[in-house]
Amino acid sequence: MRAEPRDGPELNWQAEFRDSAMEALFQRTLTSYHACQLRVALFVIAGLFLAFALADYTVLGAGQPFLTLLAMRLLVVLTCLLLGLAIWRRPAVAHWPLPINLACLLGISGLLMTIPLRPAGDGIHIASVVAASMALYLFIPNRIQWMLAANAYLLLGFLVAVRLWAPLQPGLLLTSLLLLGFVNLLGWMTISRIKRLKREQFALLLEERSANRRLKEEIREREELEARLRHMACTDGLTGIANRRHFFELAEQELRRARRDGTPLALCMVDVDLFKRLNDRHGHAVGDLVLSTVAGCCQAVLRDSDVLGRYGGEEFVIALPLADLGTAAAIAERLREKVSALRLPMLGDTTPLTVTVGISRLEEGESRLDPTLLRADRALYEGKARGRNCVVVASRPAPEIGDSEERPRWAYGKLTRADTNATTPAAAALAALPADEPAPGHS
Ligand SMILES: Nc1nc2c(ncn2[C@@H]2O[C@H](COP(=O)(O)OP(=O)(O)OP(=O)(O)O)[C@@H](O)[C@H]2O)c(=O)[nH]1
Repeated sequence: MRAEPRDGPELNWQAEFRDSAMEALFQRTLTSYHACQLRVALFVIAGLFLAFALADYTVLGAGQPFLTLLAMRLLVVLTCLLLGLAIWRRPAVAHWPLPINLACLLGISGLLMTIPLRPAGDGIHIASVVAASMALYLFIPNRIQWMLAANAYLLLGFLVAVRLWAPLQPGLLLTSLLLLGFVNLLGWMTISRIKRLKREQFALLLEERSANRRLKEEIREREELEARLRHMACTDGLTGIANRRHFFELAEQELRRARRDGTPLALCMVDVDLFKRLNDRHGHAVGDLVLSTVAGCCQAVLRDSDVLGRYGGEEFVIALPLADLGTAAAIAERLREKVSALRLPMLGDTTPLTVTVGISRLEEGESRLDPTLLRADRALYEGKARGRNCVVVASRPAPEIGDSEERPRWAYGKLTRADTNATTPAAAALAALPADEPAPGHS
């Protein structure tokens, strides 16, 4: 049968945690509080004990009994002060049973000694014993068993002392006993209740802290998961660059910026040449590796502000903010050269790796990327048709006039490739630019 879950922490009869590790933790967290409480208690007790010397003097005069009583009081006061100072210097002493109980023993003994030295049958002693008893329970932070032991010593000592030196009438003795019994019960119950409440509070605090920790951990995990999902939703799993959807999100932003600021924006379509053959010869895994390598080459020739994405299959797309066609052609040419210069061991010497690039720019009045992209795509396929491994720049779209179906809508720049007549492919690409296009401005 399963035990019913209990409310609150498990405590023993001393109102302490049954779990000793938990009790030790509780004690540790309260060390400075207990040290402060005990210090105050010791200084107050010392002060009171000394103050009663005045009463002794008025009752006894300056005779021998007074001096004995004063010496005893000074001993108790000195012990209290020394212990208070020790706790001041080292708060952990507040939890050592020996010095505290020694001070209690001395204090109680001192109090009991006032009975033979200042005998009075009027019940004045019972009042001081009651006050001492309450102080032992409520004023001095101690474990309950030590409180009970100290009070037992006080009670027995009181009974012996009054029996020997200050006999009480039977009625008064019984009243005193009942009173002391009640005070002990009250003190014990009160301190147990206080200790229990403190521990319940502490257990709740710990529970709250661990719930908070769990919550924070959960939030952190969720944030990580969200970031991972966001990253996965935007990234092409194979190459690690932006996927098609994310590319368009970023490129649209660049388009809006270009239209707002009146700055140029160029697009490049990059396609790996004869990739199907490469796949067929070397396998899909090698094909994947080649795609990642080409993506890396693209990243290497681009600036941070350029936008690169995988358009699909073996095709990549690049948006070049602030780049005119000349600049875009120079960047594309660098990419083409970089890829064709690669020597990938897994491809061997028989499979050359090259790319063809089609370039276009955002024309005045265009508010969407599609037409620019379409021109770049057509330039790319023009490059494929002319033998691949080249950069082709699309010229401006011809103005629409009447029978546009019959007129060539697109006039491509001259084919630029390593084996053309131009000195360098870049020079050839530049030569192919429309007359109004400025020369490349950045690299
Ligand atoms: N390894 C690999 N291959 C892919 C991936 N995506 C598409 N492909 C292959 O890429 C090849 C593209 O072939 P094609 O469109 O005929 O183009 P190509 O062979 O590069 O010829 P050209 O573009 O004319 O030079 C196809 O065989 C696809 O299966 C991919 O993620 N990994």
